[in-house]
Amino acid sequence: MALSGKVALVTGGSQGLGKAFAEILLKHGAKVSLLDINVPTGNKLKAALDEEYGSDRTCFISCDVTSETQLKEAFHKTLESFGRLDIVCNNAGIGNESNWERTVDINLNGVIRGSYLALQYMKKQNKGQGGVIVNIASMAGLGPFLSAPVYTATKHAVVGFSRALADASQVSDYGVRINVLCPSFAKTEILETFNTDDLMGQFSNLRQTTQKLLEHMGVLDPSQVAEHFLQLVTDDSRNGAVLRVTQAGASYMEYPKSVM
Ligand SMILES: NC(=O)C1=CN([C@@H]2O[C@H](COP(=O)(O)OP(=O)(O)OC[C@H]3O[C@@H](n4cnc5c(N)ncnc54)[C@H](O)[C@@H]3O)[C@@H](O)[C@H]2O)C=CC1
Ligand SMILES: CC/C=C\CC(=O)/C=C/C=C\C=C\C=C\[C@@H](O)[C@@H](O)C/C=C\CCC(=O)O
Repeated sequence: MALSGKVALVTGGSQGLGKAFAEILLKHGAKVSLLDINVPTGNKLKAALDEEYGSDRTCFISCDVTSETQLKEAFHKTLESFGRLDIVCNNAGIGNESNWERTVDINLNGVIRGSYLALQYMKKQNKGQGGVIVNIASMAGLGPFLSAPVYTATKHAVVGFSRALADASQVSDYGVRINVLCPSFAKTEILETFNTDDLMGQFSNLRQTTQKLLEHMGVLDPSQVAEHFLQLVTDDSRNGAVLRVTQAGASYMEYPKSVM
């Protein structure tokens, strides 16, 4: 997929990885709708991006992915502003093992809501022009992250949901590809989770173990992760792909072939 003139929607787009994804899409000629609950940071980012790319290339929409109504409205506003939709990145996520219901509602239910709305707007059968969905999981979607069992569960679920949806989309001839990105640690605010007892819940005793894992794996710059995100967006041959990104490099996960 060539990005010039294409329109993307990124949830959790105010900062961190979402910001890096928006920047790489803009650099390659796309327009981007940024959705987030962090309104001051989102507005600041929109102003900075306007300086660099022009005010017609981005919009910021206050949107909580736990609200079906707000998310629907944000998709509608994006279409109204830019006239089309080609790329959806379900990126918003938190690490909160204490309020684990909220973690499930954002990290998993938010991705499901965003993916179903994306299909509704992009599938060929609904006057859409096809497109691509990239769901952001984590290395914790591929193996256990022991200090964060609920976070791990949501990310495994994002991988499973996205792979099943990719097959369903292909068999239904929707013209929409669905891929998953699984980064290791990246330098963003979510890493503060490990310094916050309230968020670590009953596993704050495992802080040292997490710190050792982090030191062992290293910390990626968001721009490195964004390069691999771009691959999942632009490579038209990839559907149902799960791309693991670490300091040592990136590789596609191999699974047994689905029996449909
Ligand atoms: N930074 C890391 O080490 C890794 C992060 N990830 C995933 O990447 C995604 C992005 O996280 P980061 O940029 O790292 O963290 P971050 O904390 O910098 O950014 C997350 C963004 O999501 C927004 N957000 C939170 N709840 C929301 C809601 N209900 N509705 C809309 N927006 C909401 C936040 O306001 C924030 O702007 C998450 O899904 C995270 O699980 C995956 C692997 C590694
Ligand atoms: C609470 C949220 C904080 C940070 C965000 C985040 O998602 C960070 C994740 C970083 C690393 C997670 C690593 C987990 C690793 C283990 O489960 C490994 O056993 C993974 C195992 C296999 C993966 C496949 C492979 O590498 O071959």
